[in-house]
Amino acid sequence: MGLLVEGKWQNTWYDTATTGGKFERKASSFRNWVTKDGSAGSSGVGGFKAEADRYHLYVSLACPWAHRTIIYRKLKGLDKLITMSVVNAFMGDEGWTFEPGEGVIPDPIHGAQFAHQIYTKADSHYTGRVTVPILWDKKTNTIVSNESAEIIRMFNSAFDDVGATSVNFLPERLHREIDQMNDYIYPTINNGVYRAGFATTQAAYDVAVEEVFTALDKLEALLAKRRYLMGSQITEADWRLFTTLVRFDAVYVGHFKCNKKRIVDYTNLWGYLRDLYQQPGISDTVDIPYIKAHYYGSHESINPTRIIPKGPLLDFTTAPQRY
Ligand SMILES: N[C@@H](CCC(=O)N[C@@H](CS)C(=O)NCC(=O)O)C(=O)O
Repeated sequence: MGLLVEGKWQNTWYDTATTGGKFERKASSFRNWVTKDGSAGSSGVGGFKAEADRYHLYVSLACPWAHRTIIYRKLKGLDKLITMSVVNAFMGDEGWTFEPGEGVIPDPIHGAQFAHQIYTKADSHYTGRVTVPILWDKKTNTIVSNESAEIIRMFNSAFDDVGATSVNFLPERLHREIDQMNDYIYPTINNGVYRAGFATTQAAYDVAVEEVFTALDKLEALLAKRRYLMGSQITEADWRLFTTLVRFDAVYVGHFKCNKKRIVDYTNLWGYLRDLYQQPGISDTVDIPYIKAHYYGSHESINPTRIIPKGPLLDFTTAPQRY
């Protein structure tokens, strides 16, 4: 694990020394938008028109942020329009790699060995972390975006005139409410589990873990009244929550010490998780052995033996009993 400084790879773990043991996630750096007509989006520059076979997505099957983009690619029928590569589950001294292994799909564009080479292809002086997902433009040879929250919004609508499925996970009438829900779930749950797991002081961990479970308790109550977060329709907020919930019992309970409860202990959240998992196409996007191999195998400071636990035995395929 490391980062690029002026285009050169440096091997360092997250710096929590300057933040009192707290893990702070840095903002993404490539923030352009693919749009229907190529005009600029709400950040970055224009020139990225939605076209078939122009864009390539780099993901890890372990990463909850990348998983959002894999789900959207699948549900929006973009697998016909946007090609995809998958990095190796193990993230070591060179960061994400394309070393042959379970689930790996090599890089057909650059034949890259390491994901950091994709960043330096886009910007030879890039400074920052090398994260997935990465949306690459084959036409102008650069990174469009490495921010999953924005990539899924592009995928939701930009390709609708060039063959995407018309399903809409961000209906205008719910836009504000979805933003508010995301703003609540991101720090407390999506990133909350990382804040607990990567904390290097008891105090930082204590705060983070309490926030995770306060938020889960709150959503458990909400889901007693609603099938999905916004009501009867699946929206963006659900897919963003899903990618954390589906990893929770297998990884975050043990590896990140979020162990006050498991998702299976929450009646509504557990049913809701299975309901989403059983939506057509979704199970294909979830690879629990790869996910476990990544977290337990890569985070040496948390799990120095790199031993991958056998359990838990999870079955996402039983009837959700939600409706
Ligand atoms: N804000 C980014 C975060 C992506 C992210 O942090 N990805 C992690 C994997 S889960 C990563 O690639 N980390 C490598 C690193 O930080 O060096 C997004 O949502 O797209």
